[in-house]
Amino acid sequence: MDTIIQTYQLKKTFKEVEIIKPLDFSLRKGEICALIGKNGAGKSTFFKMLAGQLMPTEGDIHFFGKSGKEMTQSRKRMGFMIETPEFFPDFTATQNLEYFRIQRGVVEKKRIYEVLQIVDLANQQKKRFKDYSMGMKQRLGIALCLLSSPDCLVLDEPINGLDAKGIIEIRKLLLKLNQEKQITILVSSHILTELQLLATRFVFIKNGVIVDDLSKEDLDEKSKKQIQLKVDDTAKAAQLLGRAYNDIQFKILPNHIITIQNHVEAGGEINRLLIDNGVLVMEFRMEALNLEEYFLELVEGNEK
Ligand SMILES: Nc1ncnc2c1ncn2[C@@H]1O[C@H](COP(=O)(O)OP(=O)(O)OP(=O)(O)O)[C@@H](O)[C@H]1O
Repeated sequence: MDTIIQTYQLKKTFKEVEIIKPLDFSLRKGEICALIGKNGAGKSTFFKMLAGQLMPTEGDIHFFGKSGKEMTQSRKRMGFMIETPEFFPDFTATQNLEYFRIQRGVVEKKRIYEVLQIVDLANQQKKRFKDYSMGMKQRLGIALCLLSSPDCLVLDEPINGLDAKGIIEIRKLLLKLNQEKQITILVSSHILTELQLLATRFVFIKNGVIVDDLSKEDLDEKSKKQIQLKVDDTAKAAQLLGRAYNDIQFKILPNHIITIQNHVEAGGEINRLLIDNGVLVMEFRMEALNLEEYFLELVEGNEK
């Protein structure tokens, strides 16, 4: 599969604090990849390095397999929306896009109407920017990215602050760009469920480190089940679980309940392990895992 973005040990330090720890990341053609992390995880810093707005402290970025000067050239095939662009409040959508088109000097004038149609703003093009809803403003930002007909879009929190309608509109637009225009997309959010219906891949970032990288299928699988146990001695059960599976993820809840988020397929084995070692298992059941909880555990859970 073609690789659009590849980073090698990409690192960013601010005042001796490593905001992005050496990071290897690849984005493959056709993906809609969600970068998920809470505020301050390093998403914008990572995107700004990709966009050339911040110099990496160390490491390398390749676009379309090109490095160095050729990479800088290849960056032109990408569209970045890192912060909401500084549109003129009193200009209409067309006037704003015309301003940027001339400034960048890249495309024919008719492209403005094309991109407004793609983002479904063609019938609102005479409205002034300040009268647009948040969702319309974001779509105009995406229209600006599309002016140069990029092969890949990198969008930092495009649905942050939008209402449900706005979120659905952006989701529909990004799916259309991916499926009909074959545009590869890297998009960030601090809320997993916002991107759950959109992305084909989910990369979780915490303190500048990628802590998980899941396909949609993996995520659906993970979201399906967790084990819930009611035992007489949670401390002993926790000790036995930790010894038997060194990467086990579990939580101890009130009322003698333990929930286990991974090794779900080994449910029978876990049950036997506890019973054989003298823990009384009063209840054992598989239950659906709340995705939001999984995400919070992953990006906010205790440091290992
Ligand atoms: N120019 C800078 N100088 C010093 N620290 C910075 C600078 N830019 C970002 N940081 C710090 O780097 C960390 C990561 O910030 P970043 O904006 O990349 O996070 P984020 O995941 O995009 O979160 P958010 O959604 O809040 O923007 C934060 O602790 C932030 O304070």
